[in-house]
Amino acid sequence: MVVDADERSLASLCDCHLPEARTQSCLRAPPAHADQSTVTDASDRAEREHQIVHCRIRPVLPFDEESDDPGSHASPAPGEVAHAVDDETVQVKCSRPGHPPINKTFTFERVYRPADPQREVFGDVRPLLTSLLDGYNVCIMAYGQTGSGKSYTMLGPRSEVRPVLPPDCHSDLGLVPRAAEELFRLISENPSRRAKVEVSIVEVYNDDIFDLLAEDTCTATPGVKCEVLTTKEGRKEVSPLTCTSVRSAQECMMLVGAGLQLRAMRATSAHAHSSRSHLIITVALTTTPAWDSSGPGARRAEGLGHLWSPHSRRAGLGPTSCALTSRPSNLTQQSRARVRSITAHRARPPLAPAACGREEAARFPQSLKWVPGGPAWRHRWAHRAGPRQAAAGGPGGQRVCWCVWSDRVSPEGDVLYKPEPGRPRRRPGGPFGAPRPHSLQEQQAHPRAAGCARRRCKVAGDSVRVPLPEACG
Ligand SMILES: Nc1ncnc2c1ncn2[C@@H]1O[C@H](COP(=O)(O)OP(=O)(O)OP(=O)(O)O)[C@@H](O)[C@H]1O
Repeated sequence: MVVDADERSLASLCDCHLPEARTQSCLRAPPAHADQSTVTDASDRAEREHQIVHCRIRPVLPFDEESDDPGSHASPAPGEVAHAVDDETVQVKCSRPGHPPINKTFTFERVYRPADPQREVFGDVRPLLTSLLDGYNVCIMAYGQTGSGKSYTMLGPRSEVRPVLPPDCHSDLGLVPRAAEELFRLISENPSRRAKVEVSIVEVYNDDIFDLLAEDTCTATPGVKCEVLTTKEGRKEVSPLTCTSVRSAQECMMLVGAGLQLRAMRATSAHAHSSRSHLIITVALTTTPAWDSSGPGARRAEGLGHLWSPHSRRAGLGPTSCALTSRPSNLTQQSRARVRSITAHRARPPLAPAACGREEAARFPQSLKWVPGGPAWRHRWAHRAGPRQAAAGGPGGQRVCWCVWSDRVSPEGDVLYKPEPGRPRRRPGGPFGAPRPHSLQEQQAHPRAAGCARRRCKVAGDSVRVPLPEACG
């Protein structure tokens, strides 16, 4: 596969941006005699193998009936548009006026039916936290059209009083609060590991990036617009983010809740509380062996949670893809998390996915790749650079994406990602296993990472309509 111009320029921007740019460029550059397309193909394939795409079908909700989304008129029975055939396959009924109805089938690593509870979804995320603790970088991203359930999946149902549900509504908690809880539970299992957890929260709104944990020193108001500088080479550079240290899941979620209060929200035709921005929550974990509090034994890994709507937030602007990266490094060299690179990319003005079909589908796999310097990329770097660098931060590359999908799909039904033909649908060891096959030696070093297996579940029935969850008190 040939990298398109935009991606190539993004990749080169990222390379040049980092202090270790020269090394990385060398590692990324194919040998002079190599066939360019072969090298790109191989690295592309390697990256894709670390991207695991799940699909969650949102239940039909009362506001769907009231929606005036033109896409919805194309389908007489919205609740039956998307149908989970089995745990890996979705069938979409496409009916366009004047065309005979057809069914299209899409495959994923895992498909969640509308009735699947939050804990079911989290069951597939849990192993990533073990990997995070073992020094791997992980990234979880929710992608989908407005109202398709990204925020619900990541955070839980929205509460008027508090954007993140209180602990008594545990059954509805989203991935972020559950992950925070699990992370601290794992940390508490081995206190000798001395773990430090830092959180940063960024909102990307139109073309602006806001550090939601920073406080304006003049007005003492939270949420500060980050300065984005364009270097001579045309790279975007962002001022370092605020990283707040947290000691418990509650502290972590209080920060997230405070950050969410600042997010831009507006009613759309799809639903009343549409978040009008992309949100990136980064949890940086630094573990230090008890015998070496400042030396090279310190390891750092990052877990990123993205909420990403593919549509533009402002007419005329394309989507912004954004990567927050922080090179795995020991604490003596890097005492706080720093945003090493935020690369923003403007694509052509997009259409809302409900209307764009094939075009969006074609872009979706690419959009995952628009995260140069992201975990998968770093994994390649660490892997090729040898065990020393890998040991410094552990290979990353585990990335899960929820392509959340409501009943409102395009008549073409082409919103979804479909793995390339020939791509293995399951990697040995499960999709959440180590990013590459582990040798026996490595397995002994990272027994839990190697042992992660995908949790499978069977849900009876294919019902697409489910009642709303009970309101939380
Ligand atoms: N699996 C689900 N079960 C029950 N309700 C859901 C589910 N997914 C989403 N919802 C509800 O659907 C509505 C829209 O979901 P949500 O706000 O998560 O969409 P979104 O994709 O984040 O939208 P936007 O991009 O506009 O912010 C919310 O009221 C949410 O509670």
